[in-house]
Amino acid sequence: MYIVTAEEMYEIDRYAIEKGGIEGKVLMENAGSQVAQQIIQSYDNNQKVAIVVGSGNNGGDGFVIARYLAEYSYDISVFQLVADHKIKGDAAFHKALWLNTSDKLVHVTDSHQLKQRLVDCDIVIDAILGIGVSGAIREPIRSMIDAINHLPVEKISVDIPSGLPANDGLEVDLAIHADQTYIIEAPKETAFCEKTSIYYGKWETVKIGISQMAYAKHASKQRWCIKNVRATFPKREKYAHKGSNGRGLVIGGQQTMPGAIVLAARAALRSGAGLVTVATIKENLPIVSSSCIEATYHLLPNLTDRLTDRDLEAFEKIDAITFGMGIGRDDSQLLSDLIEKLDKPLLIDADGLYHAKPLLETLLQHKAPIVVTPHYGEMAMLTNKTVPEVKRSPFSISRQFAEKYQVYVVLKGKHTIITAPNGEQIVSDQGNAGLAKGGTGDVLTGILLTMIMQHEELLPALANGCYLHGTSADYLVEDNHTERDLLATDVIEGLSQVFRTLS
Ligand SMILES: NC(=O)C1=CN([C@@H]2O[C@H](COP(=O)(O)OP(=O)(O)OC[C@H]3O[C@@H](n4cnc5c(N)ncnc54)[C@H](O)[C@@H]3O)[C@@H](O)[C@H]2O)[C@H](O)CC1
Ligand SMILES: [K+]
Repeated sequence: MYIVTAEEMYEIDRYAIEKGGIEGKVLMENAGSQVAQQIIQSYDNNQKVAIVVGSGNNGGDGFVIARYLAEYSYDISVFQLVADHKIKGDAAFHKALWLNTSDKLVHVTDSHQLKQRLVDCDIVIDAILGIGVSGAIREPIRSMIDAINHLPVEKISVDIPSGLPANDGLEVDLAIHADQTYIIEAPKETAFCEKTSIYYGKWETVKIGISQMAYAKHASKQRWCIKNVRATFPKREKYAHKGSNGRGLVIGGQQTMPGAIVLAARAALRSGAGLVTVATIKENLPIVSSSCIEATYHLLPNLTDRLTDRDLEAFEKIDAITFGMGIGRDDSQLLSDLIEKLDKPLLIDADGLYHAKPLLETLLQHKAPIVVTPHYGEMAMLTNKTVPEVKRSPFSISRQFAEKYQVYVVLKGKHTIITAPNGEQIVSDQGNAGLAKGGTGDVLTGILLTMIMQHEELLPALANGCYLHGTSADYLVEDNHTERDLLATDVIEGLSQVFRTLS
């Protein structure tokens, strides 16, 4: 499923009209009829329904919905919130069709009137503003949206809750707090941002006849689901040997944080890595090696000095490296050596990201791919922004960072956003609040390490890793765990259940 900005949706729309030959009126007919079908399936027709329409094509969809719901005997009234002359084009066409069969159109000019009109309704269908909204909401629409939000009715938004922008990056002024949103064709960016997703309520998409070709041409983001995973997941070779399944290196683990590397190493092995080597200090060896007996170990005298020739030689056969779990924030030369002296895919996580901050310009010199896996706080640190700023613009900030430093970014959150150096993005929205615990990030890193080694392309590799991690947590919470008791180690054990669903 593609995710779009408003500009991309308009391009896709234009493509469908110009290249696909479907008239705008037909797209609007399809949009309204599909939304109406969803409503018919979910809401009884003994309810009193108010459809509130604005001036644009979102309002046009509202007129089509009215026509279909009336056919199914819903008690419908349409409230037009703008002057007649503002309704033009396809919306005017569908308004005329509504008026051909019904006289239920009421003009409302202020919020007081609207409140009185809507007070005995059960459902309000919000077709006031769509993706064409720009700037702060103007009066009287502003007070009308506020009035609707205060009514104890079911609120169903068409395409997007009115007032909400489609794109990330804007402070939300005022928008309908929908219970349900029927999104036309493709979810917009704000459905996946922490500060704005709440406005959508539950949501689903309706298709209106636009071809996938239009999306392939104009959309740059996808929501990752099992279909994508099955299409891109590497098959395990029948005659595979441990060397052909990837040799991963996990570097990290201060004396006070040995658990992080255990989790990463075990997750990498459970995800199917052939060999995992853990490079850490000798004080950690007894605990780490007894917790992960399948890994091999490489002792570092400390986590601060440069890599020796002996280290570099030992790492020569490695296929990919992850650095940073439990590494601490003391000055260290390790990361700059990994960037300069080892030509291997490198994943930087946790405290490793603090070490990466002063080295960002040097990342461009690394010949193999670099992946950074920050959560929102770490992303704010890397980009000199505040956490609220990152939450407001997770797509744009990730893209700018990935393009500037030519790295892959996995911005971890409820909706994890994965960005390639060319700006292409994937959203992985599997997982649950049980993952909001120490250690789950280390598990993700281990899974990603293996995925990096086993896929040809990195973007699907990272997306598949996030899918495995989130879905493992989802299955565990469905079966024998809850969000409260789920632990990072459970997520590792849950991976086998996810793998079974992939073939
Ligand atoms: N392929 C599709 O996705 C289709 C979508 N459809 C629907 O069309 C809307 C987008 O229509 P558009 O006319 O471009 O925009 P709006 O409906 O959002 O209306 C814009 C209109 O609203 C007024 N306005 C803008 N900003 C403000 C503001 N800040 N305060 C007050 N008023 C504002 C202004 O008059 C603008 O002209 C999309 O969401 C779908 O619902 C089609 O049905 C078919 C294909
Ligand atoms: K709307």
